[in-house]
Amino acid sequence: MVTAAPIPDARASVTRRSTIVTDYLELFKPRVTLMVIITAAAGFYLGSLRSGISPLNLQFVWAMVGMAIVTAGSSTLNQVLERRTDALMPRTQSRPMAAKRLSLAHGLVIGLLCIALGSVLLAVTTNLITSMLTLLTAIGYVAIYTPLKRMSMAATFVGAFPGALPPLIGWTAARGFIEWPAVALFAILFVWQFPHFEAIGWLYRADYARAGILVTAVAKPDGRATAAQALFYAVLMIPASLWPVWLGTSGWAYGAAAIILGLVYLYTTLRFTRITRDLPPAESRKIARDLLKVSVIYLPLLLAAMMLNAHGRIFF
Ligand code: HEM
Ligand SMILES: CC(C)=CCC/C(C)=C/CC/C(C)=C/COP(=O)(O)OP(=O)(O)O
Repeated sequence: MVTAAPIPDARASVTRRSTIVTDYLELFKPRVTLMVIITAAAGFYLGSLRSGISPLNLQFVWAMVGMAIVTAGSSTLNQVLERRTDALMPRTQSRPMAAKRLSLAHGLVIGLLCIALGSVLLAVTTNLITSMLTLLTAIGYVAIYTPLKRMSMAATFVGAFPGALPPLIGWTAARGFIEWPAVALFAILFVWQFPHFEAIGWLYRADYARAGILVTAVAKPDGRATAAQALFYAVLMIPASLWPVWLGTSGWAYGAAAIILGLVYLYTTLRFTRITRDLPPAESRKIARDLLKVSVIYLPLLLAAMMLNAHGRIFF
């Protein structure tokens, strides 16, 4: 007679097994990279339509592939630099660099190779400004934001610059230069990040404290500053998301969608401000987790609405 292995153990052994493929995937932070590419694609799409060109062309594919490779390389170097602090936090301790499954040289070579390869690809297939801006974004994220995380609470604000550049770069990939609609897309992404990150900072404040990473939720444990920052930017999100209507980049149907989505983001952030009350830890975590979830659903929906109603047209 064959006895089945207990299910929880079997699951644990499956989740713990790492291969070079799963390690590379983890290095490349696929969910963040995908979101970066979604925002860049929105910029490219809107820029192409501005030129009266169909966005569905080979140029689009090359630009997205180049940016994805540089983003993956940047995430790799971020994990190379943070291998010691990542090892101190439950959320990140099983990452390949932190867990020492990959050597320092291995991570460095993969990261630098991806950044170089992606930047050259963009210079050859897209244009020089797109290649340079992508490289600058990678430098801002890896060489400025990442080391700053252990030095100053300003790191989040600084990190919001590289975080917001991808849709502007998508626009330059299509148009060849920076214009106001690209700046509006940058502003939207810039503002969006604060409720997103304040929720994460609160959720993982114990991790960040252990690793010596300076986030608002660690410096001000009563949650008031965390809640205030998230709320300030969630309110700002509504006018920022309406800027493309004013510029004529998208129409009023998008404007209505942006207001509704903005109110949902604001409502979820308002609920998040309850962290300042003496809530049971599980409830406090839940409202922070809800804000994180809403942030990652809000952004693609907003951009999809903007694209569907681009320059006042309605696409079905
Ligand atoms: C200052 C800026 C930002 C910081 C500090 C930050 C930090 C983080 C952290 C620590 C996580 C992991 C949360 C977890 O494991 O539960 C995360 C998740 C995520 N971030 Fe950000 N982020 C920032 C900006 C961005 C930007 C610009 C994008 C893309 C456009 C982005 C997209 C995502 C996505 C898609 C997830 C995955 C959420 C999930 O797993 O459900 N983030 N972010
Ligand atoms: C086009 C291009 C080169 C884009 C690169 C910029 C990029 C990946 C921005 C992501 C936004 C960001 C600052 C995340 C910070 O997470 P974190 O690194 O603090 O998260 P962690 O704690 O999970 O490591």
